[in-house]
Amino acid sequence: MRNSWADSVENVATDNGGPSGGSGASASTRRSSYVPPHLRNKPMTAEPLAPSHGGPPSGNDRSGFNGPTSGPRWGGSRPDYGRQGGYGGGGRGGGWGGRGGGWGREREVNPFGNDADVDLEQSFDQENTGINFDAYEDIPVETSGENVPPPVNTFAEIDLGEAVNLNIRRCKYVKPTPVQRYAIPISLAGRDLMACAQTGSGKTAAFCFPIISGIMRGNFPQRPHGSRTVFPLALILSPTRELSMQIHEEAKKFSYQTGVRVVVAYGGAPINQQLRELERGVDILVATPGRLVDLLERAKVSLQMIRYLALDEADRMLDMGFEPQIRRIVEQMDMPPPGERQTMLFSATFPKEIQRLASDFLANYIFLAVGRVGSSTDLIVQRVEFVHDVDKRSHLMDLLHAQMANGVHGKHNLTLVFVETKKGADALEHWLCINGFPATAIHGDRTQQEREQALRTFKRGDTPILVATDVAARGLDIPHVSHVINFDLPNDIDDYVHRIGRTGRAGKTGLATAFFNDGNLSMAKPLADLMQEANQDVPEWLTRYASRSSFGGGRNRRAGGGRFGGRDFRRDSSYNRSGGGGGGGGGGGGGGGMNYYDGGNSSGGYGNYSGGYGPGVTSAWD
Ligand SMILES: Nc1ncnc2c1ncn2[C@@H]1O[C@H](COP(=O)(O)OP(=O)(O)OP(=O)(O)O)[C@@H](O)[C@H]1O
Repeated sequence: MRNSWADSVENVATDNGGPSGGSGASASTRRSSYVPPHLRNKPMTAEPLAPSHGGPPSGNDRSGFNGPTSGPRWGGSRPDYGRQGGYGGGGRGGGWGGRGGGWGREREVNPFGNDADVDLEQSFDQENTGINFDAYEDIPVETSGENVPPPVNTFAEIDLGEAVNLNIRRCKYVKPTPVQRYAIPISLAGRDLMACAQTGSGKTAAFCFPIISGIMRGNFPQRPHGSRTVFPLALILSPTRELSMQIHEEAKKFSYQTGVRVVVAYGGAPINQQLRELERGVDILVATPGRLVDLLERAKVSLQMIRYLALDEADRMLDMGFEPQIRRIVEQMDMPPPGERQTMLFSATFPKEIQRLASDFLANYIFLAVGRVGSSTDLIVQRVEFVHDVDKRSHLMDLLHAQMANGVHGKHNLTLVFVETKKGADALEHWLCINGFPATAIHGDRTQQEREQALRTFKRGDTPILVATDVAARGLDIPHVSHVINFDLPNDIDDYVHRIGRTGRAGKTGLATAFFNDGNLSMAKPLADLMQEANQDVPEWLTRYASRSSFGGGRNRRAGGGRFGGRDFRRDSSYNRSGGGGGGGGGGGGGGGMNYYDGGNSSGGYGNYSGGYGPGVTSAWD
């Protein structure tokens, strides 16, 4: 099997309270001297960071940028505001005055544990990094929209600032993944973005890096102070608590020692603790929609100063379940409108009807599709087996026994089993345990503590089997998940894509097994199509089911559509004929005319995209 980029990274790595009010922001603190975010947590004697590329920073720009690029639309390098010099003594809240952002005197916990020391000599532009990006050489990439900034090949080409670059090296990211190569320059250029890229391909960093870098270099008006409300500059929304926690953890690593402060707020956990964290200052707020609405209603958070909005799992955030809440947050509170903020939407799946809704939130945006959007990566071997409901448990047991016999079980080989209902999850967990399989479960009826405990013991390998509902289907990045079993298939192929995407991440390989029976008729065609797209063996019986079910319709939104949802909906002739589909901001210039979006580019990996698919094979964008 060819080497993946993640495997190569590993090789390289081995080679080398209560709403206490404004007490936290005394008047004297607020008048403290301006401290650039990247220096706020640094002692006076801190050694300067050795730039790994480019010349030394000069003048006001102490963040290690190599000079201005086409930055966000609201400003360039942040000036000193004429405040007195010195840093480290700014006190709580630092920076722009008030409680907004920064670490002040507070000691920033090292999110890398003891592993924060990186070889400062190690540079991104070193030749021979050991990374093999072969897996991405011919990945189809499509961009559409006006004036798309060109992609980069290395982190060294991206002007993220030295502190962020150091953190990238601490994360052992040697090269940007394909979505990062395209999305980061687009975002750094201040453009709105709708990005589709396969599960596990590094989307989190793709939206975090530009936000952190933008806040570091941004020239924002002073944030209001003297009230009990905090004013984050960036908002990252995600659909589940665990995913928000994960994004928070990642963002803390990426922003370590940049002075940019990231806070998380999600439901099921005590709000007072989260309020205390917010009161210490917040630049980037990561939140689930429900808890955020609560904070907004209590006037603890204002969105007035938001300059960056990112929706992770954006299609999920805009489907029927979440859309009203998201509209409320984005459109009906005090958030600046599209054009005055920068908006980034990311997911592995993006059905057209959701794209249409999403375009309301965007201005003159770029659509980016990396990989066969809506499909899984080729790194996941997919199997589908016909199993009657009554036989599912014994079949599962056979699979697990086989794994044990092959030594594919235990601390470093985790198995994630998806079921349809919460009750089903509890029952299966219980049954597995009494049959000697160390299992735990996660679903929406468990307390937040139980959910977190389940994830912890699963990640540690203490309970190497996790039974889950769709609450664990999206975004979770759990190392060593080697097998995803769809004990019950979902009703939507996009959910299937996200579920199996819990394995085969970051270039590693994985296995996904689905139990199919007559109850899953509506999934037959989309599943067969998906597997075919991913060059998987499609059993003949599934093809027969697929041809039968394609007559009967079905609930699946892709059924009968015959292609996956990875194309910019603005390029649909029906949309163009109707002059923008009522999307408002979607068209940017408002034209949305027949040829407006025809300037899309397709490119394959690092060269030109000459199709990527063999003749007769339907691409994601046909
Ligand atoms: N440039 C890089 N080099 C090496 N590893 C990377 C790089 N970028 C991200 N990763 C790692 O890849 C893994 C997957 O990243 P991430 O969770 O952001 O994927 P994703 O695209 O958001 O997936 P999903 O669609 O499931 O949400 C993470 O462990 C992350 O640390």
